[in-house]
Amino acid sequence: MSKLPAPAADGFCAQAWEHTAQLRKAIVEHPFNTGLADGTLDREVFAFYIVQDARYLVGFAQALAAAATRAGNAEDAAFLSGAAQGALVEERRLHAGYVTEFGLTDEEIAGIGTSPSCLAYTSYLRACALTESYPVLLAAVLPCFWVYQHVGSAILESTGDTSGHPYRAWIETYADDAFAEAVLTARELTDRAAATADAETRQQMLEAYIRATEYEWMFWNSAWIKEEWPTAAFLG
Ligand SMILES: Cc1ncc(C[n+]2csc(CCO)c2C)c(N)n1
Repeated sequence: MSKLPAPAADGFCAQAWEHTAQLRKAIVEHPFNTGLADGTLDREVFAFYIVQDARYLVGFAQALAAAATRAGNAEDAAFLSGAAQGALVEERRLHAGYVTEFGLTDEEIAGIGTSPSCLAYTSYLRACALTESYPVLLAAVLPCFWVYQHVGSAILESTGDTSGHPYRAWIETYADDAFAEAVLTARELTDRAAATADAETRQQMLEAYIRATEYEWMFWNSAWIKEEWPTAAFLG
């Protein structure tokens, strides 16, 4: 299943998807992702992205685990805590992969600072987990699932056969059928939460979904420019 079925026409997801159409196009067309698709992306840029992504996954998993504690039934809690665990397993896999793929030692990895955009995104998700309602928290974590599936399947469509592709593992992870199933469940949970939410909460959900999608763009862009803290020079 590379392309997902459309969400329920009158639900929150359909509204959020429509609101972010231009931003999503900008994400797919970002030079990081076109380079990932055609294989020309600089290895160092990709390594920067992977290190930051491992940091991101920890914050994302914490937000999902917090959502799991607030789910209204065991099935939703199982999905959210399973996704939290999946993100942490992925973090461990990426971490182990650095050593072999990029030749980075544990000390070197620990010495790489978390980029401003990565910290902003993860801090935002953690803040939503602590201070926002359950429906708003779901809306904030949804772009992580949905936008990645969209980008992964768009890239797979443009590459076709991935054998021999330098970024094959990444493409196959996010264009995978099991991952598409998880996206459908995340969407369904969010639509269900929105259906019983009041108008103000629904508006906050839309804002959270848009903000997190903006952070998705910023995350890719920050890897592309190898974003540094503008204050780095003042700290030796
Ligand atoms: C910045 C950033 N955003 C989204 C993902 C995608 N992602 C990470 S874990 C997970 C599912 C939970 O198990 C998904 C969809 C990523 N890797 N990095």
